[in-house]
Amino acid sequence: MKLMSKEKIALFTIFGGTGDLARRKLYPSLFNLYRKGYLQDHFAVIGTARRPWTDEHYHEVIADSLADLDVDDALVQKFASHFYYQSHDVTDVQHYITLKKLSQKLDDQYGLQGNRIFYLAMAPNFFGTIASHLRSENILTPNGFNRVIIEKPFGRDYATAKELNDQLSATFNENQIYRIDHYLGKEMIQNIPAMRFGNQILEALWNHDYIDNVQITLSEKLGVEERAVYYDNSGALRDMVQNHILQILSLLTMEQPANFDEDGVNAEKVKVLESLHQYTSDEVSTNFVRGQYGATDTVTGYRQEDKIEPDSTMDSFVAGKIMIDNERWSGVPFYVRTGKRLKDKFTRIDVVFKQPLTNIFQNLSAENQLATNVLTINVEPEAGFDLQMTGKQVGQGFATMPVNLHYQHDAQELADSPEAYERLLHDILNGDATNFTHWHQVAASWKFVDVIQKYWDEHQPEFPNYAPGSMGPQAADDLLTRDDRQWVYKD
Ligand SMILES: NC(=O)C1=CN([C@@H]2O[C@H](COP(=O)(O)OP(=O)(O)OC[C@H]3O[C@@H](n4cnc5c(N)ncnc54)[C@H](OP(=O)(O)O)[C@@H]3O)[C@@H](O)[C@H]2O)C=CC1
Ligand SMILES: O=C1O[C@H](COP(=O)(O)O)[C@@H](O)[C@H](O)[C@H]1O
Repeated sequence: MKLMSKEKIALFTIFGGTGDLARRKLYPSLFNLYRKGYLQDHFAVIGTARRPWTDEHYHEVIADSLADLDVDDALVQKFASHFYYQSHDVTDVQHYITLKKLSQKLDDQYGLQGNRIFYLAMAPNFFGTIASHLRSENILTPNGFNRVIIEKPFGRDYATAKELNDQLSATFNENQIYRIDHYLGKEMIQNIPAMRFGNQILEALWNHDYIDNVQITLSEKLGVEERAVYYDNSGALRDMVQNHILQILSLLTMEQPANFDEDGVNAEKVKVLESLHQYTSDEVSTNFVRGQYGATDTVTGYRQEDKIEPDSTMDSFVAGKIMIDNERWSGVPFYVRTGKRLKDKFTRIDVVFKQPLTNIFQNLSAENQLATNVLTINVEPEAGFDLQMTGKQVGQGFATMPVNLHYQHDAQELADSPEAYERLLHDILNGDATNFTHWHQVAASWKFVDVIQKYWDEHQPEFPNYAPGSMGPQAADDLLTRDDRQWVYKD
């Protein structure tokens, strides 16, 4: 019996081939796909940007980008030999004529069967121009597949996202567009559907009868770093909530898809995102909190960061309470928070279950409290989950105590787990868009976020309002205390 090869065949064209994303994420991910055999002899990469590099210099850059990996030099050289550099400005039509010739040459040389993947790793204002030139200059092929990968941000609000989508749709069908949200490539985020729909003991309780509240925390220790210009025009709400947090929320709350595939998952995510309770302006002020970090002796404040406006009112922190207007989630708050310069770098989801209606052990001792059942999904840096339960203390008599069921991927599993971009590039080679954001999800997310942003734009904040190393402003805690709740993870 002949074994099916796992090799995938494609020409990648990376717009922004000299940029930070390409060097830090894309080249190492492509290399990992190569050393695992998903890419072999039949692939080539054209890197393109304005600076005048030679192929030789490009190969050195590729090798440098792999320096952190423990790899054999000969293999790196063999891998790098598949890379070609073309210097040009994407706004210049001549660029595409040269690109077309090079693409055809490489297609013949490597036997690429007309399969093309265009990665737009550039500022979003170029996406529309690139897409329209790819069509007008006939760079798309009639014989193989044509797929385009779009980086974030996908617009700044619903209107700009729609404009961008219309531009892309003039060249590509929805099933050719892969909108990247790298959180959807993370191991434990992909684990959410498995945990929910693979375990009746969870899914049976996964509703407002048993769940009290859900908390999603995406906490970052670093500040804006080298992306200050982008960040000061975006802020935490647009940078993290519109995409990553609402995507995670949709996986946690969607109904069971008819099939676990692109169409099934997309249909259910869209439904739940379209059911997010839309706040009025007044409700925004009570349900969403923004923050900006100040300075300490050792940490630069947001407004003092390089390339940040000294009077910037941009949010480097956001916390909010999200409600879903459907039967399953009626009355269940989803508390979310994310920010820069917080206490630590981690991502976790806490699902807090309701208490039993009575505590039959309390008559034995007032100390016999029942632990709150909390399912914590540890996304990063640890990957796994904890379930807090009530148990009996060992020994004579009867006393209760909280016990923790803990599962964590071990070091080998973590090492074997592909990095998010590697996983998502593999999906794209397979033509599987299950872990990508479809247009109607983007549209619903922006419509929800736009209301909050509009209120914020109309009201001046008092910034800075949180200290680096904390978990954000006091108001983020008050959001829960007001509801007689608290964050499961506290500083
Ligand atoms: N870096 C990251 O960690 C992340 C980035 N992203 C997104 O990825 C995209 C790229 O980000 P990043 O790599 O950081 O950005 P960089 O600024 O590092 O790279 C931009 C790239 O675009 C090229 N470029 C700029 N103008 C032109 C032009 N007119 N014609 C041709 N090439 C041009 C630059 O090269 P040259 O100057 O030589 O022309 C460079 O290769 C953005 O959409 C960003 O939001 C998303 C998540 C994380
Ligand atoms: O998309 C983004 O994500 C990163 C955080 O990603 P992580 O995988 O390190 O958790 C964030 O720093 C950046 O501002 C944002 O654009």
